[in-house]
Amino acid sequence: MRTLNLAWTWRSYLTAAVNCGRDYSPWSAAWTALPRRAYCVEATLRQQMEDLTERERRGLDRLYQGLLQGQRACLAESITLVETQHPRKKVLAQMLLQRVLAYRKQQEELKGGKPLAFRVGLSGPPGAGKSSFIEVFGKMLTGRGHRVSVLAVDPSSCTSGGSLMGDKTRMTELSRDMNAFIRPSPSSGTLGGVTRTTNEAIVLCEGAGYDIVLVETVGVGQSEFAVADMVDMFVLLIPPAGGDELQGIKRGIIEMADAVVVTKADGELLVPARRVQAEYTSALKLLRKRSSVWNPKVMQLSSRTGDGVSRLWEAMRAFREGGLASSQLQARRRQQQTVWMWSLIRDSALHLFQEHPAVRAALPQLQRSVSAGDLTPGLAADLLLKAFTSSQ
Ligand SMILES: Nc1nc2c(ncn2[C@@H]2O[C@H](COP(=O)(O)OP(=O)(O)OP(=O)(O)O)[C@@H](O)[C@H]2O)c(=O)[nH]1
Repeated sequence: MRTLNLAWTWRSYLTAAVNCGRDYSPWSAAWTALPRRAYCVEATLRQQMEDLTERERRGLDRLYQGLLQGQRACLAESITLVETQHPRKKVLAQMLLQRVLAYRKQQEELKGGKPLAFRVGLSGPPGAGKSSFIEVFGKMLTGRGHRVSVLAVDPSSCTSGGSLMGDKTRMTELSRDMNAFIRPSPSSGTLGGVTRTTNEAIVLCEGAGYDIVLVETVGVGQSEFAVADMVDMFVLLIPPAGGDELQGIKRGIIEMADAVVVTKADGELLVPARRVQAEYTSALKLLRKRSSVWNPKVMQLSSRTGDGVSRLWEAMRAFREGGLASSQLQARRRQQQTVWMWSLIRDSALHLFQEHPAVRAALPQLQRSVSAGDLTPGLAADLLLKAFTSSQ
């Protein structure tokens, strides 16, 4: 039974959100020494709280308590809230997240600073066997007492509204498992937006007590890099068929992989699977090591027969234990938090810039001149930035 912090009030949310463990109450010494910027954080949070209507406050309380009790419906509703484009709901989503984040931090401190959940990214080309693997792997994990959530990042659903990862019902057995939670990719928005909401959905899943979070993506565009930046361990799934050397998998993404898994190693595909495994083993030897405590592994498995699935889990556990013992895993998470913040800033700054009336007015003419070769891109960019900054 998980400990529920039912006595948590909005006041403690505010304090926990800002304090990060120190006493910043207005009468404390730390408060007086607090930089002005931090005071603004407090003021902003206080203002947001005061602005809540009674209905909003009750709604957020219900979601928060339901989430902590591990109710799947509340988790689903909370993720929908962070995915919303509605400006008011966006504020509510951030308040909920801040509260869950503070709760998570408190729980982590009780566990000696150990992260509550293990985040694993799974990427691979369409048809690599990702969903079949997650089905078998997820069932194995829930069978061993874990609670597993599966989030998806599908870049095709962002650009075309179509879906590379398939609209078919995936992972049917796992989706019926009470200890599993499966969330498809948001079906609209930019990759940046989807990345943001997936990062936030991970926090919510952890708050809801899922100790293993799997983030699945298809190996297209930049989505793999985005997912590699939000997980503790990044695993590349490669099908044995194809024959082309390394099957055109981007070199950059192989460098990000903590493990490469050759799927469908059964029946007639066993021999090609061994060949692909050997190819990747040699390729990885040539790459720069990402960690001083871990050598990326190349393994093979079959979701059909189950061979190799628990071997992979043993390797994942070894990766996690090594990362925690050396503090590299915690360091990676800290760095990811900053990367995430900067990517949010980039997205918002670009949006502000593109929507600025002076930029919108000047853009079409300048863009035409640049494509016609009459104006250098550098000068056009300078003019647009000037239009933006001079009318702030
Ligand atoms: N022989 C064999 N076939 C497999 C195995 N795993 C998956 N397949 C087959 O490979 C095909 C693709 O599997 P999926 O699990 O749907 O692959 P995916 O990567 O999730 O594909 P998308 O949903 O398109 O992204 C299906 O026809 C599966 O039956 C396996 O372990 N062995």
